[in-house]
Amino acid sequence: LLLRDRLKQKSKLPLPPGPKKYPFIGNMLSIPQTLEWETYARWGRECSDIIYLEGPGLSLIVLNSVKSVTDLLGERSAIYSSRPRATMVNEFMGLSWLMSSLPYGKLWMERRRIFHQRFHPSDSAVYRPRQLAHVHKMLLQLVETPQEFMDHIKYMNGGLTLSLAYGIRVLPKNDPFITLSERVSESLQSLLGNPRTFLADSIPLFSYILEYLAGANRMATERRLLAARLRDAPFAAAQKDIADGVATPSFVSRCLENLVEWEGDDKSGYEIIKDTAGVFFLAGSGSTSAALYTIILALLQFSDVQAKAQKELDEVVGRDRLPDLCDEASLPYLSAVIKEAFRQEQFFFSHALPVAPIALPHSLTREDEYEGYRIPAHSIVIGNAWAMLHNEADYPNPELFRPERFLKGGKLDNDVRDPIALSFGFGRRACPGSHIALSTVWLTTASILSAFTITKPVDNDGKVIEPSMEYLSAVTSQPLPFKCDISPRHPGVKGLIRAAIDSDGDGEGMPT
Ligand code: HEM
Repeated sequence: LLLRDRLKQKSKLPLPPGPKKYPFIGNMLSIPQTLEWETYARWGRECSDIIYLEGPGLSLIVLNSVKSVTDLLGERSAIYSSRPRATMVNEFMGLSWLMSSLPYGKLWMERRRIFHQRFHPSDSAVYRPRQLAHVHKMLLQLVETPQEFMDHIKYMNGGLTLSLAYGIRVLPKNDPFITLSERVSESLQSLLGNPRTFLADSIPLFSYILEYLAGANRMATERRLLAARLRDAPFAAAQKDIADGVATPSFVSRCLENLVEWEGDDKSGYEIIKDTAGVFFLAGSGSTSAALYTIILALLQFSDVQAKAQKELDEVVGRDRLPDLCDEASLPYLSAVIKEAFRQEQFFFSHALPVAPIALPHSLTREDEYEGYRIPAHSIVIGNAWAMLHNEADYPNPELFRPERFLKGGKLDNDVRDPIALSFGFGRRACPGSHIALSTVWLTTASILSAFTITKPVDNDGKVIEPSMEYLSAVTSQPLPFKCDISPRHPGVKGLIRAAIDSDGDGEGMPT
């Protein structure tokens, strides 16, 4: 098969450089087991920003620079936008319906199109009231049980995505849908972002064996049932609310109203809506919480940054109200803090994992040529965001947490490369929910900073408890649970939050 592939190749150009290969096994022994983005970045510095690794039936291309990512995953996205086959995810976990796993083609396009139609960045009026309502409820929980801040943030994002996707109102505690998405997400975490997940698929025989094993494996059966429940149960609940006339507007309700406009039969329309709502719910909550945990950790570590952001908030927003999304343009320092947290997430915690250090792997549908190199068809292509956010030329002294690097004359400096543009993936597969994620992250950070002070706790002996700074290694990585004290900045905080909650209703046009 390898010989056949070699004979089929059209171009005689050399492959991109990479580490030393051995006969038959290629680079199998040198593909890093952990922190692969650091090793890829080092290889990039040592030989070329585009790196090639191979194993039996496997071609892996790593792009370490903004230029190569823009040229290939951006400009040539018509051929660089598929996903590698992932038997482990599709068969073992029953997640072949997930938009993020689908190969480039009709099924993916249908789902991606309705996602954009119903959650267009210009439609912020659809989701803004609910963002406000969920953030304000979370602030009240922070007043009451600040030590559970990680749970409150997780619950807020789960509740917001459930509400936007299905119009479902989350239960005050232990909501079964949120628990379900957490369970599926936990199993998926360690698989999806890791290129080794796709190794088994490089040899057809292995993937057939895996498929067979998945059919017979008890754990795989349980995971598949969970994934099916995640796709079906909230959708069925939304349909019931619509039938009972108690539904609040949501992605599902708006799509079902327009089902008649769908091309194809009703059944395929239902499947597309169900799949897209499911990926919205699963992909939307965990990653946004992960970003917020990191921002809180950064504010905890850098108290001077926290104080400066609070001073700016006091000057612009004052203490008589809570921040709103329309304040964003007047708060450049806060925006710079969030940008630096996204960048630093990829750097400062260098032995920790950023939200998406190498995005998700893309796959190339036909052979290509770039800068004198041949890129084999079906290569797995990784955009190494971590390497780009380490780049000294763009971010001098990248090891320092310095929001000021994004500011000039008190305003955001548009000449500095925006780390956010590198944090949500590339080309046609770039994250379609980034605008919702970013506005939620901004509003939550601004509201927490305006209402609370975050400090390191002190133990019984009066010793400051430092956060471990350890991260969970996964596709959307996040800090391991850490402790901090979150206390109201002034006596009026609780009253302000209650007033905001009363004026929000539930963000769905109903009183709470
Ligand atoms: C801070 C939060 C988030 C981060 C850092 C993030 C990051 C990413 C990245 C890196 C990708 C892979 C892009 C690529 O393949 O090049 C992705 C894909 C995706 N994200 Fe996000 N994301 C976040 C929040 C969200 C939210 C809130 C939603 C939904 C509302 C969402 C929905 C998706 C979907 C559906 C895909 C798959 C796209 C496809 O394969 O076509 N994400 N995200």
